[in-house]
Amino acid sequence: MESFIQVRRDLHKIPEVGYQEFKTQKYLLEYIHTLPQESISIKTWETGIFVLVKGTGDHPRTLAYRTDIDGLPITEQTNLPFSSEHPGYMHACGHDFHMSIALGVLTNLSREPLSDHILFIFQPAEEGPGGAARMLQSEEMREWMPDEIMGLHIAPEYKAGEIAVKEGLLFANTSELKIMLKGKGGHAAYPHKTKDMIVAGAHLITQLQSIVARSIDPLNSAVITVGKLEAGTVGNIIAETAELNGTMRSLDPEVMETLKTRVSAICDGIALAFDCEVKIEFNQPYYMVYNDHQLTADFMAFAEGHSAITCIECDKAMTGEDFGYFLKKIPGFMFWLGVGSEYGLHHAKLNPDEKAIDPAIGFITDYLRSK
Ligand SMILES: CC(=O)N[C@@H](CCC[C@H](N)C(=O)O)C(=O)O
Repeated sequence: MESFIQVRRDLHKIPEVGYQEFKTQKYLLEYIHTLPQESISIKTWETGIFVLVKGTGDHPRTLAYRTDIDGLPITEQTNLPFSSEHPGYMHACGHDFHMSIALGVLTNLSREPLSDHILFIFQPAEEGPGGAARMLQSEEMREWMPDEIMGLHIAPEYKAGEIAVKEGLLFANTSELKIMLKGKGGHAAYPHKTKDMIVAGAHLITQLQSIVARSIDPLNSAVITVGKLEAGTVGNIIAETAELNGTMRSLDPEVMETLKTRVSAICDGIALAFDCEVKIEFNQPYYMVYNDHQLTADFMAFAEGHSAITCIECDKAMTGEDFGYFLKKIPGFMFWLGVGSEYGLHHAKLNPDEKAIDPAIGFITDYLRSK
């Protein structure tokens, strides 16, 4: 079997963020056009692509395989010879792996179609602002609506050759969080004539951390992370504005409502305490990833009998994935693919083990053939 490691390296060099994946789409299309065309139909959607491999059976079902295609705004620090050629951007969430595996499976099935149709979905903007929900509404998707769907995500904590999955809830509900503070700037030596948004922002961040600790049942789970804070210009000017960007996670959709209520209440308190304006935006909610029980159990039974893979039953995670929107509408599942990296997802030194790529292609092809 041919190797898709070079494809992964090519894609790794050209990370692009959501809906800017122009070079990525071009690379994918050029590759897809090298495959036997008799059995495939291709449709582009924004920077994404749908590819249908037509089934040979009399009554084909449509099974879908989804990969995300976007990168992250992170400056790569791996020093790999095929490092990102886009300064400030990196495939730090493994979507280069996801795409090369999808291309590998597509290659196999375009050469030897199955009795069922197989729809490959190359989805933009998983990291934000979200491509799955919009793709689901598209005409192309409505025409080729699958009966089942599957997808994977790389997992640095498992070794190459391992997969991990569970029935039911796998990933959390998420919502992005943006808070804008406006006070009054001025000279560092005259704080009493200003409303300092660095001090207000610092209090706000500390108080936000109390929500999970004190407003959520410890037997439930939630996360509030502020990943970006922007305020101020130089050391002797008091900051007039501050902006916080973060993400909130919960396993239970009701807990997400509690998080939003508490964030709003704390922001009202900060506005009062620091005599400033506070505006909140809850953006881009992602629906939880909930794996179909029967399809996941069947998949695990198949994986347990496969020589290339060790299958582990994992716990749920607070990761978000807009694949959850596909699963809300179409029965299916997502699984973790082990890639053994010392550094985790969203880290500038993430270096997934490429030994995972080719066996995963063989394994997924065999799984689809077994259906
Ligand atoms: C697998 C993964 O890392 N997904 C991202 C999804 C981002 C969701 C959204 N844009 C947010 O930040 O809330 C994750 O951060 O879990």
